[in-house]
Amino acid sequence: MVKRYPVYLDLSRRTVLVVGGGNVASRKVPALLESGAIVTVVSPSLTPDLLELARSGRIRWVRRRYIAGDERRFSLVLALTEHPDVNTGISARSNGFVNQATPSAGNPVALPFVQDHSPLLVSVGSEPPDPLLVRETGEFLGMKLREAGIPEYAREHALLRQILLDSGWARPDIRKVLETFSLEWALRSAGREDRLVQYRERLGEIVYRKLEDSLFTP
Ligand SMILES: C[C@@]1(CC(=O)O)c2cc3[nH]c(cc4nc(cc5[nH]c(cc(n2)[C@H]1CCC(=O)O)[C@@](C)(CC(=O)O)[C@@H]5CCC(=O)O)C(CC(=O)O)=C4CCC(=O)O)c(CCC(=O)O)c3CC(=O)O
Ligand SMILES: NC(=O)C1=CN([C@@H]2O[C@H](COP(=O)(O)OP(=O)(O)OC[C@H]3O[C@@H](n4cnc5c(N)ncnc54)[C@H](O)[C@@H]3O)[C@@H](O)[C@H]2O)C=CC1
Repeated sequence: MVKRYPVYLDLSRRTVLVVGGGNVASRKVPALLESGAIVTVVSPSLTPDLLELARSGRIRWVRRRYIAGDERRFSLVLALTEHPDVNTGISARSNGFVNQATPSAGNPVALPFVQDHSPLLVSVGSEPPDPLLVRETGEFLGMKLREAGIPEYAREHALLRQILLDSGWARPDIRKVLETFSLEWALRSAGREDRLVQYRERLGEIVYRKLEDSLFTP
């Protein structure tokens, strides 16, 4: 079995074609819009949610069935009709990547389960694809991350990193600080504050001094 290649796409200002305007499209289109995509839906009908998006101009609706060639010039195509032959036909004709909603061994793009714990994105996929398994596993992981306070840790981590980048620090120094920060966090959450002092001395003394200098010197 060929292993899949996981990827995060920046879809801002990219054109995305969605063929079929049913329940699956209703679930996937909002995430595409949040990613900044310019979405066109080709479908004879739309769900009420999609109709609302079309009326308010957030998606373009082409009110007809798919015609061979529609997929040309789009960065990404989602083939979400209830007809497996229509969906696989779109994949076969496209030069790019097509996500198919209907069961198919050769689905070129499988969308993962996603939970937003900004700045962390928890995503889970499986090979072969198994939507219920990835959903269960993703929800379990999300719960464990919240229990362990990882999203808060991640926000502090990201903030510290940004401050150091903005202060013009070199990457190797930033790495040292962040490693020390993560170690501190691990020790604190393991209730080992006693070890913190030692570790700060061993790993962070110089880096901390430099950090204080750059943050507190006018
Ligand atoms: C291959 C893949 C292709 C793709 O769509 O990208 C695919 C395919 C199929 N899904 C089916 C069913 C359902 N899928 C969901 C939900 C999700 N499905 C997602 C991914 C994927 N689904 C890709 C695999 C990823 C992987 O496993 O690695 C998630 C993770 C992401 C997303 O789609 O946004 C999203 C999580 C929801 C969340 O975020 O909560 C629900 C609803 C639910 O779980 O509540 C149902 C039950 C609906 C019902 O029962 O009606 C069927 C059977 C259809 C049939 O039998 O006709 C097929 C076809 C098949 O299995 O071949
Ligand atoms: N990937 C996933 O997460 C899931 C996949 N599925 C699969 O996806 C398929 C679609 O599911 P739903 O969205 O619930 O179905 P649905 O019946 O709600 O929507 C299908 C849409 O496709 C449109 N359509 C049909 N033929 C078309 C054509 N030739 N050109 C353009 N548009 C066309 C219909 O007008 C309708 O808007 C299901 O048949 C099922 O096999 C189902 C549940 C979840």
